[in-house]
Amino acid sequence: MSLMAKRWEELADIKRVLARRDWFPGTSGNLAIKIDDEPISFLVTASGKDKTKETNEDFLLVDSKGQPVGETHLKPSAETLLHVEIFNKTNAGCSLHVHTVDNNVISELYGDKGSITFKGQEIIKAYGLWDEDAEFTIPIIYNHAHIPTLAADFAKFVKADAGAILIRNHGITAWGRDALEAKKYLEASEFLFSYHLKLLSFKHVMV
Ligand SMILES: CSCCC(=O)C(=O)COP(=O)(O)O
Ligand SMILES: [Zn+2]
Repeated sequence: MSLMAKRWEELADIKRVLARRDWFPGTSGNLAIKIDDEPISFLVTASGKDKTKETNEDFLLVDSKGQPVGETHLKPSAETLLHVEIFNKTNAGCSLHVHTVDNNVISELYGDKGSITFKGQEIIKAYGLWDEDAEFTIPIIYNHAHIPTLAADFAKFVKADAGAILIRNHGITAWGRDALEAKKYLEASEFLFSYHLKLLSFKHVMV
């Protein structure tokens, strides 16, 4: 099996799992996986499609600027430039973007602060943080409609080979050195968002 076919399958597997969780409402979300380093190329989801459906036109190959490689009628994700920043600035191999109600609510609650920090939770180990007092901070950026502006803002917080960034009232992008790590970062973040919101709602009822 070619590297491209292997990576296609990896991304398709993730897409299938996330779709079963309803993490692609209303055609939202986009996924990317690196194919080559020099020059950079990666597979990205085609724009505007129902990501719960599986077809052989789900992904297309793009270059380091997010432009399609070769002739295609497919359009790369409207948010390809965010994945471009990740692959150009780090050694990440996979980048995942989803819209969930939980990540949108958290981004609105903490948007003015510019970030949310989690600590004292076992699942923080999913971020590779094993100390008892470890903290994980997720930046929250403004949802610029102009994607190059959004990507430039986003890029300021892309500093490591794995990470996560919330876009206010939009969604989360999580990335990692490979598909497993990106998925782990995404799932840990969504777990923490859900836990945090549930805790807040119980506290509200109890006081
Ligand atoms: C209906 S969602 C609006 C666009 C978006 O935020 C998204 O994640 C999906 O865009 P794409 O071009 O990747 O389909
Ligand atoms: Zn989006």
